Amino acid sequence: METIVMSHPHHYKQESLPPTILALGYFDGIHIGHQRVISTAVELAEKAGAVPAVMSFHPHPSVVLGRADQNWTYITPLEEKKKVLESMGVKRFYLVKFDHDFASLSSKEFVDQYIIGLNVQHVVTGFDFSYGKYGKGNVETLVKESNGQFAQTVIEKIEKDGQKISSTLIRQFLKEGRVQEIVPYLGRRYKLNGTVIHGDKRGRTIGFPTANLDTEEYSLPKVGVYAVEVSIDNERYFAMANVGYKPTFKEDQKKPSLEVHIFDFHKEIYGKTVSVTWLKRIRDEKKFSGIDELIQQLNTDKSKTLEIIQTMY
Ligand SMILES: Cc1cc2nc3c(=O)[nH]c(=O)nc-3n(C[C@H](O)[C@H](O)[C@H](O)COP(=O)(O)O)c2cc1C
Ligand SMILES: Nc1ncnc2c1ncn2[C@@H]1O[C@H](COP(=O)(O)OP(=O)(O)O)[C@@H](O)[C@H]1O
Repeated sequence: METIVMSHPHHYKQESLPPTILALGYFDGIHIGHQRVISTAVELAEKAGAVPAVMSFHPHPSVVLGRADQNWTYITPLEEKKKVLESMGVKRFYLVKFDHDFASLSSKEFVDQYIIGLNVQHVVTGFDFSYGKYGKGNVETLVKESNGQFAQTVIEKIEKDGQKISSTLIRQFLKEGRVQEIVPYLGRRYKLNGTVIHGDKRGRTIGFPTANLDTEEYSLPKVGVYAVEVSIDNERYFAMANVGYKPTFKEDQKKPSLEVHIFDFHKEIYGKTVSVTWLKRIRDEKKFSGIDELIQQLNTDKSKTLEIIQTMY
């Protein structure tokens, strides 16, 4: 998949580009609804012998326009989004730099400057796609603003158990720690990457070394303990994770951190990337009266995690 960064203003020469079918949207999470939009574009492109492409925007408008709180995080940060798109068969990824200048373009200016020049034959969006200044452009204005230059397919709302599948809903599930229930909405298990950083070096002294992960822009599930699968250098292992503040030892930690104790694993992995796949929540994080109580609980957590894994695999 080729990534083409578009910063404003941007004009492409039409004749130099192959016919393209474009899925258009922010797509944070690439949940089942987004997947329907993107795979429709991929299928249409296959039939037409055209190039399947996605146009998305980064950073997320909530971040740039200051509507989000300061701790706003992604479900799929840019690199994760690229990986998922690539796995879906997308061949060109138009990445629009979202800034105040871009946000102030009218919907017509956006279409003229960003889409018309790309030799797009067909645009696919979700039913609630909005674009242009104040988000005034929508699927109806897009028909008009296409000026007959491209066809349009709008994917209808997808619901499950009476709820619209949306990034907001996925975030809500994460906030509630419902990592198992997320799967039919997200269309896969929730996954994130982190870099192994140094902690307090206490883990190894209690028989439970824990790799502390810097997860940057990813959203963390609710504070608590989880059964997870991790992947390091393309090898998979089972593990148990703690999201939280380690209240037994710390009083001043401002943000929750993530650490994983990996089963049957004995390597030093500082600086490596660990991919964490979330299987099931086990319990809340607790403040223990001492290390012995914590160790006892960690042994219980380990048995519980192994039980969960047995039922899943
Ligand atoms: C599965 C798991 C569950 C944990 N649960 C708790 C907990 O309930 N309360 C707590 O204070 N710390 C908890 N911890 C964090 C430990 O306190 C921490 O791993 C230990 O102090 C080592 O920290 P270090 O990696 O910075 O050396 C948990 C860690 C793991 C891996
Ligand atoms: N089974 C394991 N699970 C997690 N980390 C392990 C394991 N075995 C060895 N390690 C290594 O030990 C480190 C964790 O040990 P720990 O004493 O908790 O140190 P820190 O406080 O720096 O995380 C990890 O970052 C990793 O490099």
